[in-house]
Order: sequence, then structure tokens, then C-alpha cells
Amino acid sequence: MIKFALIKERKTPPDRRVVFSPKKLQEIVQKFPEASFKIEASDIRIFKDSEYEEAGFEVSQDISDCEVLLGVKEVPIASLIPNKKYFFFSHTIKKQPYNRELLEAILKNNIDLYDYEVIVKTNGRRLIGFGRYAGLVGAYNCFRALGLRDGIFEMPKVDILPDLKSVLLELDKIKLPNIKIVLTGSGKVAHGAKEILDHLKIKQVGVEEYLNNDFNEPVYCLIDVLDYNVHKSGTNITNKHFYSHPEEYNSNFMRFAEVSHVFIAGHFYGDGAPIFFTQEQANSPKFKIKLVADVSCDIGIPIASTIRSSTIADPIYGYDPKTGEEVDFREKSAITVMAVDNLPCELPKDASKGFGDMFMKHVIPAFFNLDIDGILERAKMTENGKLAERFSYLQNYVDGKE
Ligand SMILES: NC(=O)c1ccc[n+]([C@@H]2O[C@H](COP(=O)([O-])OP(=O)(O)OC[C@H]3O[C@@H](n4cnc5c(N)ncnc54)[C@H](O)[C@@H]3O)[C@@H](O)[C@H]2O)c1
Repeated sequence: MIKFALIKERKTPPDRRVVFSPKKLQEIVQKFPEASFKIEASDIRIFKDSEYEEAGFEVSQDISDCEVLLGVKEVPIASLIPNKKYFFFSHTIKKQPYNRELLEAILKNNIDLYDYEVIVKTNGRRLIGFGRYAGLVGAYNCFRALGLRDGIFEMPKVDILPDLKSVLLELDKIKLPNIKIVLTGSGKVAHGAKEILDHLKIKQVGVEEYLNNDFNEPVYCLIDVLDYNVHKSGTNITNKHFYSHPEEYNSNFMRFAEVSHVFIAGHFYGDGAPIFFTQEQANSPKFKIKLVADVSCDIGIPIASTIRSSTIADPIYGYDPKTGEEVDFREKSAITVMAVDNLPCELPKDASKGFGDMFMKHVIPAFFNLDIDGILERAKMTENGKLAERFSYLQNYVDGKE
């Protein structure tokens, strides 16, 4: 028998998401009778404690008898229970300075940490994440910002809507002007954003058509790394080559910036990759983009206008390309920016359900099939108070030496 617990989220601002809904848990225990689940009491979770109890699960303040603890966001150091297996987004794999002490505490407390970001296939492709919901909410927020800025329509904020269905109903009420939208990426975020564009029946066009033609309807173009970067030799190789040698490429994004009104950023930006546009480029008379919905949300470097992340409470700001400073998003000279970095939190019920489906499909079986596909092995960052081999590159970071 493996005893799992759904732990309470303790980060501020409160995160209402959870790994499994009560219904999903019922499905799991039916399929895997050797799994049991206890729920740590929480007054902020999107599903109430009483809903788990009604589904037949024990809710308690004490989950210390459980072996595998499942959370979403970082667990505060003071709340870590030693000698457990934890699953959560630790935000340490890129050596994020603000979580160095957390990883150090995880090692000191002999915790086995499994991070959702490294639950991957053998080819390294991620299996689990909230990306789709970030893309869905990010694209919705993009049109909400457009409506507010240009005074052409008003849309409610997603976090006051109950679910995705209501979000789609709100989109049905708007009419877009004849804009050109460029959407970057090829993963879950980009595809989530694409779902919204397709729901709005915006026409998708190919790169050449997008760059060269005018349209009498709104259109979008979905572009990937070799569309917006070009190898220094002038001949592009493969996406894989770009991922491993980004420094051999130059940005080719300006050709899109010169014809697009809106940029929805849904790509993954790897270290050393060419930047999308600089302040200087944003200042050039040819630069046309006036709204950036930056779901990728890498601050400061790749997209000059993303000078900070924004919040669900206050999602939109303006960027003045002349000064590089923040201004009111309604100012004529401004590029409007939406850069909320916790977008899936705006849709906690759907995001939790979707996440639970993926976790059930890709991870739960691994606990009961001796991990034949190596899913758990690859995702295990720490064991016996040490970093796993795959994560030994984090040693200097944990030791405070970089
Ligand atoms: N704002 C938010 O709330 C929010 C939420 C979730 C994700 N995100 C961010 O959105 C971005 C995309 O996330 P996702 O869920 O779509 O990721 P994903 O893992 O689903 O997709 C990433 C894509 O990028 C490609 N890729 C892999 N390595 C790359 C590299 N070195 N350079 C360029 N591309 C590479 C992959 O092949 C894949 O197609 C990430 O930066 C993520 O942090 C933001």
C-alpha cells in the first residue's frame, strides 16, 4: 500500500490549485487499490474539504503518516516534513536564487524531491504541466487588454468566472478588428493560446502569407524557433540543433514585428537564445506591435517590453519604448503588456482537473509497475540527502557558490 497525501498550499498569494479533484481520486483508488489518499485540510483549495469527505477521503490536519506528499507550489521550509517523498514545482532547476535555501533544506531533511518540470519522456519532453491553462488564460487576457485599451469591448476577468466554459462564452461576445496576431511556441502554452484563437474563428495563415498580405479579417500566424531565428550560415538546420546551439543563431523576429499588431508569446526561451526585440528595435518606426501578451514571461531579456511580471489583480501595464520605463497602458506611445506569471491560477478548477488527468496517466502507474519507463527515476532530484546524478549541476548553487 502506498499512502499519498494532497498537501495544503501555503504560498502567498494563495494558490487554489490541487493535484487531484475528489472525483479523480475516486477513479485512481478504483484503478489502483494499493493507493490510498489523505487530504490535508485547507480553506483555500478550489475543492472544499467537505467535497473530499463526501467522496470518501479522510481530511486531516496531520498527514505525517503518508509517504508521498503531492503539492503544487513550493512548500515553505518550516512546513517540510523530513524523510518524505515530495512532488511540487520547486523552481530550482534553473538555479533560481530565491529557492536555494529551499533545496538546501530538502537535502538536509533527507527528502526525495520530484519536480513536475522534470517529469519527462526519455527524449526530455515534459509530460506534466499547467501550460495549456496558461495559454488559454493568457490569450483571453490579451483580448481583454485590447478591449480595455481601445475601448472597443469589455470582458470580465477570468478569475471571477467559474470555469473554461464561461470563459469561452465571454469570448463569443466580442468582435475583433482586422488585426494580425503572431503567436510563438510549440508546446502546451502555445497550443492553449491557439485553442482560444481557433475558438474565436480567427483565420490561421502561413508565414509567407502573413508577412506579405493584407487581410480584411483578423488573422494569426503560429511560428516556431526556425521561423523567428536564422542560423548564422543563413541555412537553418533543425529545431533540435537550435535547442543545443542557440548562440549560432540570429533573431529573425523583426520581420514579424513589422507587420503584427499583437504578439502572444508562448515559446520556451532557452539560455543563450537570440532575443526577440530590443528597446531600440521597439523604438524603430517600422516596429508595429502595440500589444504583447507575454505568457512565456521571461523578465528583462528576450522581450524588451516585459520589464516585470504583472499580477492577476493588476495584469496590464504600459511600456514606453522611448524611455524603457513603465507608463499607463492607455498612453498613445505605450506598448500594452500583459505578463501575469501565474495565469493557470485564474482557472483553478479546470487547471486542477487537467493536471490530475496528466498525473494519473503518466505518473501514478509508475508507482505500481516498478517504474518500468523510468518516469520517477528521471524526475527524482534528491535522494539520501544528495542530489541525484542528473541534477549534480546544482551542487554549487546549493552550496551558495554561484
Ligand atoms: N505565465 C504563466 O503563468 C506560465 C505558465 C506556464 C508556463 N509558462 C511558461 O511558458 C513557456 C512555455 O511553456 P510550455 O508549457 O508550453 O512548455 P512545453 O514544455 O509544453 O513546450 C516547450 C516547447 O519548447 C520547445 N523547446 C524545448 N527546448 C527548447 C529550447 N531550448 N528553446 C526553444 N524551444 C525549446 C519544446 O520542443 C516544446 O515544443 C515556459 O517558459 C513556461 O515557463 C508560463
